[in-house]
Amino acid sequence: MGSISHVIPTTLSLPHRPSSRFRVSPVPPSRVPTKVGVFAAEHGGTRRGTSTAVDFSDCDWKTKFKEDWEARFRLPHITDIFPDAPPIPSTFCLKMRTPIDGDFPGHYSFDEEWHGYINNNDRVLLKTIYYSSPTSAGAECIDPNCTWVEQWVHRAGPREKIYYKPEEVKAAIVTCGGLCPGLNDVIRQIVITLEIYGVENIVGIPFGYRGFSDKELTELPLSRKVVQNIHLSGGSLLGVSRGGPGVSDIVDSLEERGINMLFVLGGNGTHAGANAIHHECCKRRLKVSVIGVPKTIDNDILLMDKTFGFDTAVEEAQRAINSAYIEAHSAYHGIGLVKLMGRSSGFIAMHASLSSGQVDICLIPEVPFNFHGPNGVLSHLKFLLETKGSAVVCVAEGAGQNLIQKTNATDASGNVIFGDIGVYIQQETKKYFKEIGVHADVKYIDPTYMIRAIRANASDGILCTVLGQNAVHGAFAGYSGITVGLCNTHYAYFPIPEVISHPRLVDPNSRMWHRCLTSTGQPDFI
Ligand SMILES: Nc1ncnc2c1ncn2[C@@H]1O[C@H](COP(=O)(O)OP(=O)(O)O)[C@@H](O)[C@H]1O
Ligand SMILES: O=P(O)(O)OC[C@H]1O[C@](O)(COP(=O)(O)O)[C@@H](O)[C@@H]1O
Ligand SMILES: [Mg+2]
Repeated sequence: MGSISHVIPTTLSLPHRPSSRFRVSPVPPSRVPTKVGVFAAEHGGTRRGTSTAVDFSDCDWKTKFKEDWEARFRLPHITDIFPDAPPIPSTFCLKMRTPIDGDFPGHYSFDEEWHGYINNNDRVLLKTIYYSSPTSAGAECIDPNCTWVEQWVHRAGPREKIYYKPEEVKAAIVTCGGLCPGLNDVIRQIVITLEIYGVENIVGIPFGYRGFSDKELTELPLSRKVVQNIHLSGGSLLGVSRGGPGVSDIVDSLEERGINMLFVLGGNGTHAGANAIHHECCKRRLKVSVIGVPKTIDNDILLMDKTFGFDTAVEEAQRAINSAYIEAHSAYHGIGLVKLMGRSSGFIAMHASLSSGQVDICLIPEVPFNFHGPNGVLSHLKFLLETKGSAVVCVAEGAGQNLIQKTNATDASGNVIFGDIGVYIQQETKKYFKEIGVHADVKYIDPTYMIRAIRANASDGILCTVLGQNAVHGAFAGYSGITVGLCNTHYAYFPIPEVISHPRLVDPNSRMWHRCLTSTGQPDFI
């Protein structure tokens, strides 16, 4: 028999989603490129305030793109403001780290032979897949031909030369926004690493940025002894808050307290604040390093493999899903419903659904859906009860907000307060099945705050440890206005604006979302 010469179409059919022909990873609709030939040449879409559009009719566009990229990802350094700031040999050396004669001044522990430093020119490759076609699944293309262009970011780690004398450092740590598993692990590592450099003056600012202005709140002295066991519990030793003073007041406070290294643990909002603090320090010609460590359980920071606490959240979310499954499975026509965090990004819901393997319907903010009507979620639930006898729904808090009445309320940081999609689904489901005269036993589980408050699991513990250490290395290296993240399993420094220009979203055309759909077997509800 001759070989079959045509390709048999795959029978795996995934819900159709409109896709633009040349896509970069998900961008808010207002920033999707519109002009043919001028393409949003950026990982994650075009950026505000900078010119990144590239004219692909220019035969030199690739060189120009690379130059623009290098400029964009250049790390701000204190020598930008103080060109004559003298570097000194690093005091970070694991071979000989005990201070000679007890005191550091004049007695730094150098080891010229140690080769554990990062060269400033070391880079990490941001994108590792070569997409041969813009139609390849999940393709993130720069130009219409999906040309291969290397996108490098700076490698994190200890440098041979440092820009601060440890005895002149007053370091402060602040944790802002909502809780996230691993905050204590990061605080702990920052303190431990600072001490290894020889820093003795380390403080914690209580309750986020608020701690800079509230006179009733006093800074907490930190040392290895204080932080030794804090990672054994969740939350933040320092406390967290939303809202707080303006940037100018925060920098006044930094000046008053004599802080010259500030480690800021927080999400998008916190990092916007950290970047503004960095700029204000530059404006006032203060030699201060402001270093961010991305903290968000939602995993919505751009360019990073994942943020700390996310793995732990997914693991814990699975437990809630399993309970929902047991409840649903044990009841006659049971429906288990779990709401998970995810303001604008459905990463926790998607990953928890995937890992549990018990979810029939996963709803995330990035993917619109009908709830009522012939193609809606309710019809599918009816189908599931008829065919399987039970069903499990996992919904991200930001999903289906168009179905709920807007409150227009915001929290102290200006984040929109959402209506409860879980309660909506619970009530509407009960109503629907009552109306059609079919028995349904709906059990709603909201584990959101339970998930956020637990301690980090082993994998997040390691991530936090490395991030904390690299934050300190970045500060001593003289960088400011940067943050640290995991990038293709390597650790990298990023200028803050590059990672917070918009929240990172689940790409509905990505392999991961398609894998989730394959696993749940849900239709597209459109
Ligand atoms: N655009 C911004 N500029 C300066 N500070 C901000 C900005 N957005 C938020 N903040 C501050 O950052 C802190 C945390 O922000 P929030 O959005 O609550 O959490 P997260 O950092 O986790 O996103 C708050 O104290 C808030 O006042
Ligand atoms: O009740 P809070 O503290 O406002 O927190 C709720 C929010 O916290 C989050 O878990 C994470 O938000 P942040 O990254 O801003 O801390 C969101 O998913 C959720 O909407
Ligand atoms: Mg936020």
